[in-house]
Amino acid sequence: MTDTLAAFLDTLDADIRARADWGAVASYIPELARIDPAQFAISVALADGQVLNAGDSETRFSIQSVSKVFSLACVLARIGEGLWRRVGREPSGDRFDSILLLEQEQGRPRNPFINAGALVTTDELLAGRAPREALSEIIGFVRASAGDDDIHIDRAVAESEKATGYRNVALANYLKSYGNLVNAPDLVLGTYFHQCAIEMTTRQLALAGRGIAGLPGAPFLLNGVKRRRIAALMMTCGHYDGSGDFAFRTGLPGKSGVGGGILIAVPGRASVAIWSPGLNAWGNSKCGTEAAERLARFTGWSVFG
Ligand SMILES: NC(=O)CC[C@H](N)C(=O)O
Repeated sequence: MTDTLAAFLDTLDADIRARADWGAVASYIPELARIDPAQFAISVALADGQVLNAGDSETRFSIQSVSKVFSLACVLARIGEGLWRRVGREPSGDRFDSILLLEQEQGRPRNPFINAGALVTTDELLAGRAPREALSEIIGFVRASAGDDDIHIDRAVAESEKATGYRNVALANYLKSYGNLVNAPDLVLGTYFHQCAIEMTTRQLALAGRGIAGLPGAPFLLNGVKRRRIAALMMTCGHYDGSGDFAFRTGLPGKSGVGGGILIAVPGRASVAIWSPGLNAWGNSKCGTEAAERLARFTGWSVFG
């Protein structure tokens, strides 16, 4: 299986590069707008400990909203279920940065993976501490999960988003007006922009996802209930208003980021990281989604049997 999977990943990489229909990089964060869209990488961490890689799997990219999986895991692991009083568990059917439902639903975001919900999650993680402490908790969690200390925050990306992230500023202030932010909006936003600016290779990200996929030997294993809940939210909300399409095409829980990354948990079998910075209309990686669909079809991996 491993040999044929390794050969498949090489073919996949070659096919994606040959078609060269990459999609457009995110332009609202100036530092991301400069990235060459013509890049692709895939890494698969298997239950037996092997990691298979193809493409640009040693290139670091901005994980952006994939970080929401790790901030949620930190909150659930350390603080617990109180978060659900402040954030829901339903798909929103709206864009990742939408403000629409927040007014209708009195400032309680639909789920922790849209921006509004992630800001509340980060607020919960801050819990009156300095942003530096919350950030070192998230990055410490990511490093421990990956078994790799060479994972860092790209400060230029964080500053770039801070300079232009007007919609997130609006969301944070709106949440605060409903009493659903404890800390000052500025502190929450600063922490959130820095967590989104964590940069990793697909190899590091696949390794970091092992705990959520429940792989044996993962350095940091969440308990079964939390793991399954995080994966359920990835499946239903991890690709925003494109979540149904991703679930339909892959049958797997995945979380995307506007940097073009996707983390996929194949429970008990594999943790997969894919990166291609060009995006589709929903703001999810265009070639990354295609690669995920082809991988699911090739392996037969699906949570639906
Ligand atoms: N979809 C994303 O990856 C969005 C993350 C980005 N930092 C934002 O808040 O807009």
